[in-house]
Formats: sequence, structure tokens, C-alpha cells
Amino acid sequence: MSSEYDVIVIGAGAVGENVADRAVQGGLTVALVEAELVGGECSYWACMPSKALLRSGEAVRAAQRVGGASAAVTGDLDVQAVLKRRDSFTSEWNDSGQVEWVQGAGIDLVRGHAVFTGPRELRVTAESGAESILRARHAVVVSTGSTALLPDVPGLADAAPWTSREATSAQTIPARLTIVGGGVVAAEMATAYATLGAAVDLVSRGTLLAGQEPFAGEIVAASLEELGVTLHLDHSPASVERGADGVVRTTLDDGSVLEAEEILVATGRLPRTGDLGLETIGLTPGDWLDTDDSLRVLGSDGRPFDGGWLYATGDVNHRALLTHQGKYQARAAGDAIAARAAGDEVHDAPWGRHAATADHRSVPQVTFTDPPVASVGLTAKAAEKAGLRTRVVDYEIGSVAGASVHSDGYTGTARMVVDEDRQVIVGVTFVGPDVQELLHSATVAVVGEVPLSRLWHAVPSYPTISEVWLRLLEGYGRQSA
Ligand SMILES: Cc1cc2nc3c(=O)[nH]c(=O)nc-3n(C[C@H](O)[C@H](O)[C@H](O)COP(=O)(O)OP(=O)(O)OC[C@H]3O[C@@H](n4cnc5c(N)ncnc54)[C@H](O)[C@@H]3O)c2cc1C
Ligand SMILES: NC(=O)c1ccc[n+]([C@@H]2O[C@H](COP(=O)([O-])OP(=O)(O)OC[C@H]3O[C@@H](n4cnc5c(N)ncnc54)[C@H](O)[C@@H]3O)[C@@H](O)[C@H]2O)c1
Repeated sequence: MSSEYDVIVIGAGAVGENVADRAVQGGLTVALVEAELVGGECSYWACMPSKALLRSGEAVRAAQRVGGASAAVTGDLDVQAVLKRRDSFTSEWNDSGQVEWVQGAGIDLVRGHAVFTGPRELRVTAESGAESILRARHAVVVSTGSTALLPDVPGLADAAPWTSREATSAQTIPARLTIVGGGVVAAEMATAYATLGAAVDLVSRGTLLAGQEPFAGEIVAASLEELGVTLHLDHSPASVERGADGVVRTTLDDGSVLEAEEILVATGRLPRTGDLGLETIGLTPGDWLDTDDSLRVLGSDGRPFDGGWLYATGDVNHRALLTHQGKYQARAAGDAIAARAAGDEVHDAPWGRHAATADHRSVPQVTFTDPPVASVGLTAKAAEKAGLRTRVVDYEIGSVAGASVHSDGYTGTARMVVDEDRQVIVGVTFVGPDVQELLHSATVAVVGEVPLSRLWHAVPSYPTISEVWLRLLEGYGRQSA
């Protein structure tokens, strides 16, 4: 069977779903191809189940930090109830709700694994083995996401290691868990599993959360230790072996040996482009797909590949491996495809409707540790590296009235990075209980390039934690204008 559509989107993760939706809203016919579950990684094995695993423990600790409330929280966490609540967020790994949404949005869902057979043409193989050919009149969008990277450590692959998929979908909590990695997945899963009762060892070849401001990793490291996690920073596993007794023994580069029931590998991601038939159209399987700002894949000459019919959105383009940022790209790409198909003007200059400009220097991210780390834009180090003349202002969040009411002994740190030449903020980081809900104010300030002189007129309410904004401005000092 063969069918022709205006647009084919490969991958029905959060990002692919949104590209398809925008293209349909732009008047185009769209086939959305999915090999596994409609909704992708975020819904079933990443954002939602991981945040569900974290939330119950966070709620208990939040109450324990408020005098009077703490007396009411005396029991243990109900681990089975936490896992059951997590299962409800993944709809027990059943995608019928999302399929209904796709169909209601006017998108044709094609179940199966897609491979390129030529330009604008794909073969889809269903689970039953049935094959169909899809052709695209205007565009093919690759939204196939990313998969866990397994470092080349002797014995690791044979030790049945967990990746983020097993860690977010586990039905029992191992008594002991070794985690390899020091990034977001490692920090969040160490928080979750330690809270759920596992004895956790975390091995990272560097510091924790190395891409963030240094104080973020330091605060999270202290909080993990308080939860009972043993940190092995600046270490790597030299070899791994699962014994006949089922125990995983991880030998570190200093010769010490960690024992655990499971080992979680959280050492970064690889693009899901290895089995897409990219070689048939002249691209390299296994590569990330570089794009321009309207998400067209670039060829080796730096120009849109083969005249510009191929797009890549979400994790697979390596611009920002985050659901919200991928969905932002999806809106830009879906609308750009519709505009180009209609011969309408394409607004792909910086900050235009069809450009994912914010991917470069204005990406917000929350790491849901306890306390969480919420950041947007450039760190002080990244701003300096980018050649900006900057000034950094730090403030201890616990000193604002709203924070002291929020929790007893609230501790946290805020940093604002100012571009001195333009008098605008290029980066903000907050670390402290509940700061994730402050982040969008920082994103608006960074993306809007709001002049510092105007920010003084954005008055934070008393007594809220957002008064930290006023303290950061006071720390910077008011200009005469
Ligand atoms: C543990 C963990 C927690 C995370 N938490 C957060 C968070 O809190 N917030 C956040 O913003 N981000 C988070 N992320 C990142 C987020 O999950 C990803 O950025 C997001 O899922 C990427 O979406 P995507 O649509 O690009 O890819 P995916 O969600 O991976 O979707 C790709 C889809 O393509 C399908 N596919 C692949 N190849 C083919 C093919 N050849 N044919 C047909 N279908 C195919 C796959 O089956 C999959 O469904 C987390 C990641 C991890 C690992
Ligand atoms: N809350 C969120 O927004 C959220 C949550 C989880 C994941 N994510 C996304 O998922 C992506 C992947 O996360 P991740 O944590 O897997 O990757 P990462 O790139 O953030 O971190 C990888 C970590 O592994 C360490 N490492 C690599 N090889 C090692 C080795 N051999 N031995 C010891 N340590 C080693 C690195 O030093 C680094 O600390 C991130 O880019 C993030 O954007 C987001």
C-alpha cells in the first residue's frame, strides 16, 4: 500500500505530535509514524514518571520544614502508593488517550517503524510485518528523539544495566542502587530512589550538574548526602560484573568495589537515527541532525539539505534535550512548513514566528532535585566564554521574608548574570525549595531583554519568594536614569 501526504512526521513523542498538529492547523495533510507508544519518552519513561516518583517525598519534606505542620507528618512514605500514583501518570503504559487526541486533531497515525527509501519517501513496517510506503509532497520531519548512551566500560553491557527507562518504570525498589553519571537524570533518580528507601551510590567522573552554576551542584550534592546517598565524584567505573548471586559489582578507577542489586547508567544520550535508513538519502546513520533556526536539516555545506524538505525537531537535533524546548521547535517548524507550502512569507529571522531563536541562549530548565535547580540562559562562565562583559550578582534566598514564611530555615541561592554593555540579564539561576515556579519570570526577563532600569518597576509581591528579584536588583545597584 502507498499513500501520499503533504507532511510525514517520524516519531509521535511530545515533539512530533506538536509538529503534526501545527501542520494540520496550517491546512496540510499529515501522517504521524510511531513505532512504540504515542506520547514518546516524556510521557512513559522520562519527565512524567520521574517527576511522579519525586513528588511524594518532596511533599513530605516540605511539610517537615514548617513548624506545626511537621508534627502532622510522622509516618513513612507509602512506597507502593507512590509507584501506583506514578503508574497512573503513564496510564499503565497504555497510549489510547494520546491516540484519541491525535485522531481528534485530524492527524493520520501510522503505527510501525519508518525508514527512508529515498528523498521524501519512507517504508513503514508494522509490528505484524506489513509494509506500507509513504510519500511526502512538502516535508518529512524527523522527531525520533534520543536513547540512553552506554559508556564503553568492560562488563557493563552484560550486567543488564538499567537506563532511564527501567529507573522510571520499576515496580520494586532495589535495596541498593549504583548510579553512574552526574547529570540531571543521575541527580533526580538518586533523589527519588534514596527517598524511596534504596541505599544509593552515585559515581560521576566530574562534579554534579556540571553545566549549571557551580553552587547548584554543590547544594544538590549536600542534599543528596543528607538523603543518605554516597557520592563518588571525580571517579569512573573501571569494570562491572553481575555475579551468579544477581549482585552487580562495580569496580571504580581507584580499585574500590560497589555492590548493588541494580546499576543505573545515566551518562547522556545518543540520537535515534541509527535505524532510519539515513544512508539512502546521503546522511550518516547515528549522527545528530543539525538544523537551521526553522529546523531544516543542514547538509555538509551548511545549507538546507537537498533543497530544504527535511526537518528535525526535538532531542534528535541536539539543540536542547528538553520537552518544552522541543515543543517550541515543533511550533516553529510546523508553522514554517505550512508557510513554505502555501508560498507565504517565512519569518525565520531571529525571534521571528518560524525561528527557534530561544534555543541558543534562553533555554529554561528545572532539575527536580530537593532543592530544585531552576535556570535560564547563560551561566556566568558561559557568558564569559561567549565574550560578554558581565557582572554577576548573588543573593541568599532565605533572607527574603517570603522564604522565611515558606519554610523554617529556608536555604537557597539566586544568581543573575548581567550583560553590562546592554544592561540586560542574560542568565538566572535559582536553587531552593519551590524556585521552579519563579523560573518563568526569569525567562521573560531574559527573552524579552528587559532593561534593568525597567525591571525596577516590576514590583514583586510581599511576602513572596519572588522578592529575591528586588534583592538582586539592589545588589546590582540602581543607575541614575
Ligand atoms: C529520565 C528523564 C527525565 C526527563 N525529564 C524531563 C523533564 O522533567 N522536563 C523536560 O523538559 N525534559 C525531560 N527529559 C527530556 C525529555 O524526555 C526529552 O527531551 C523529550 O522526551 C524529547 O521528545 P522527542 O519528541 O524529541 O523524543 P521522544 O519522546 O523520544 O519521541 C520520539 C518517538 O519517536 C519514535 N521513533 C523513533 N524512531 C522511529 C522510527 N524509525 N519510526 C517510527 N517511530 C520512531 C519513538 O518510539 C518515540 O516515541 C527527561 C529525559 C529523561 C531521560
Ligand atoms: N528535569 C529535566 O529537565 C530533565 C531530567 C532528566 C533529563 N533531562 C534531559 O536529558 C538529558 C540527558 O540527561 P543525562 O543526565 O543522561 O545526561 P547529562 O549529559 O546531563 O549528564 C551525563 C553525566 O554523566 C557523566 N558521565 C559520562 N560518562 C561517564 C562515565 N563513564 N563515568 C562516570 N560518569 C560519566 C557526565 O560527567 C555527566 O555528569 C539531559 O540533557 C537533560 O536535558 C532533563
